[in-house]
Amino acid sequence: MAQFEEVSQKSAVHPKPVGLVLQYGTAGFRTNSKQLDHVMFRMGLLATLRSKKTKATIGVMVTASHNPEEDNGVKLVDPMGEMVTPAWEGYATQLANAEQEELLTALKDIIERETISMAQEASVFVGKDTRPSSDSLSQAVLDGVHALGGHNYGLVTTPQLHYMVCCQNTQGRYGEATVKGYYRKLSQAFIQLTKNVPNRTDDQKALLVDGANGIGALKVCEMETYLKNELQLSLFNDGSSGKLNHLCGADYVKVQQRAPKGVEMTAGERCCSYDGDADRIVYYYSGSAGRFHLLDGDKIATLISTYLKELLSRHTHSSVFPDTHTHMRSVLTSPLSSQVIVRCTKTGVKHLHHAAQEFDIGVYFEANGHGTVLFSKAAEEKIQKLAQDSNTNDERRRAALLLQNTVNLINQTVGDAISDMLLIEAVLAIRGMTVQQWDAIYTDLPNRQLKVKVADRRVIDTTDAERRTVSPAGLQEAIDSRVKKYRQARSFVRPSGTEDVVRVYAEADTQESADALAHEVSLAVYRLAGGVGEEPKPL
Ligand SMILES: CC(=O)N[C@H]1[C@@H](OP(=O)(O)O)O[C@H](CO)[C@@H](O)[C@@H]1O
Ligand SMILES: [Mg+2]
Repeated sequence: MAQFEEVSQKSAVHPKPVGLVLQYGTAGFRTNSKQLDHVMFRMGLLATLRSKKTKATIGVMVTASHNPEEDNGVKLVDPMGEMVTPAWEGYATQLANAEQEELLTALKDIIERETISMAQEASVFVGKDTRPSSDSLSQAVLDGVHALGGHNYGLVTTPQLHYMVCCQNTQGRYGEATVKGYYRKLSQAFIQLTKNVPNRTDDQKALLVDGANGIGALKVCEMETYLKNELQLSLFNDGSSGKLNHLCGADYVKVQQRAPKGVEMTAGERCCSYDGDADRIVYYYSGSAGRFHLLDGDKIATLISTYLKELLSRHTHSSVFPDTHTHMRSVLTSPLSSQVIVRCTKTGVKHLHHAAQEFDIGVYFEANGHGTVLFSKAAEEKIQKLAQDSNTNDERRRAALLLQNTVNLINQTVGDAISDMLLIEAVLAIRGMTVQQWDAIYTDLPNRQLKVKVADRRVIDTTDAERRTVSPAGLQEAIDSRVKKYRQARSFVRPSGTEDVVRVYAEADTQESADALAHEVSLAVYRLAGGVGEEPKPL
């Protein structure tokens, strides 16, 4: 077939380095950008097949999120804006690793297994972040998308691409499939939510934003005029001079537990940081005596779920609403468990997202600040009805209207730094809360996150939502015995899904204890799981 000949010819322009093996990980392929040209081309091909299979628009995002600027990556977005299914992750890995002369066979194999009709039209949306390599790599994707209907959105945040894919596949019911449509939908909802808040001062409207020198900075600037001064942003690390994610951004702030470079914050001011593709956000402020206070994904989930819970409780007579459900990776000393059901899943948005879909309202956040809220169709319809019902009393109607605008403000396809930021700002305004009051909802235990290099991280196998290890032998016992030495302590170990490292997390009653425990557990990993390089040193 002519189509396959074209694939053959074009793939020669994007040759695979012989022997290179890459894995479709938690967030797609991610590695040094120099190794990715062939992967991009092939993901263009695969997206086209996925589109033919689902008879819907598929997204391809070129980004390596919070990783260093030299890295890049690619992931596929399914029709409703969600992550691609596990079977297709497997196809992605096969296709990426097929040697040059095996490519056509690998492609035909997928077509056969999925009984794909090649006559079906395809539509693929491609987006990219601001990395220097993203230009040519997204071009390689487009080369692979040789079908008609390939649409290049150019520079967009990851969540904007997810959003537009969903809009396109719901014939506009979720919104208009353009970046402007995204700005309009979110800003209108934000203005509606905040317009009746009494005495909102300029101080309350002010927010410092660290754009991680990435795409989020560009896009939040574009959005500002739509917000009509209802939010007054001071933008730092806007990409005009600094390097992407370097000493700034959500991951740096979360892991280092310190303010990013270049943000001039005064005591008590609210600040937030995005990551490199703007699908994560964390908040922070400087307290008395200059102490740094972090409000991570756990705190964000708490703020949002208590807000939703309160709005829903005004509707207790319309008992269609069950409890709000929160899904978090690491629940610390949060009081949430007594109010809402908390569930833990394996790391990775796809796991959280699917768990959240099981409920009427599911709030999910990773501690790193990636998260969103999902509403079931039934819940959305109910909210809409209540908001329009002239028989409900004022109090309940007001709550329903707030809920309705809250739904519109949230990007339900995936975690979204811009949408989450607007939601948090609206919730703080509506509840009349300062950042300190938000922080005081519960107290985090001191904690530490470390990485350990091992020869093959797959030797570590886990269970119980990655909270316990089952192999290598003796590791869990080693962790348990070390945890016992400290007060209020916990520690988890798991292989990373995005980097060639093992992650170690520890918490305890003091920072010194958390640091010491993290170090001891790192040593156990190093010794029992084949550590390479230097032994982990105390902090
Ligand atoms: C500690 C941490 O932040 N881990 C991140 C990171 O995964 P690792 O498996 O830890 O490399 O990237 C994932 C994808 O973005 C995200 O889901 C996850 O939470
Ligand atoms: Mg990201």
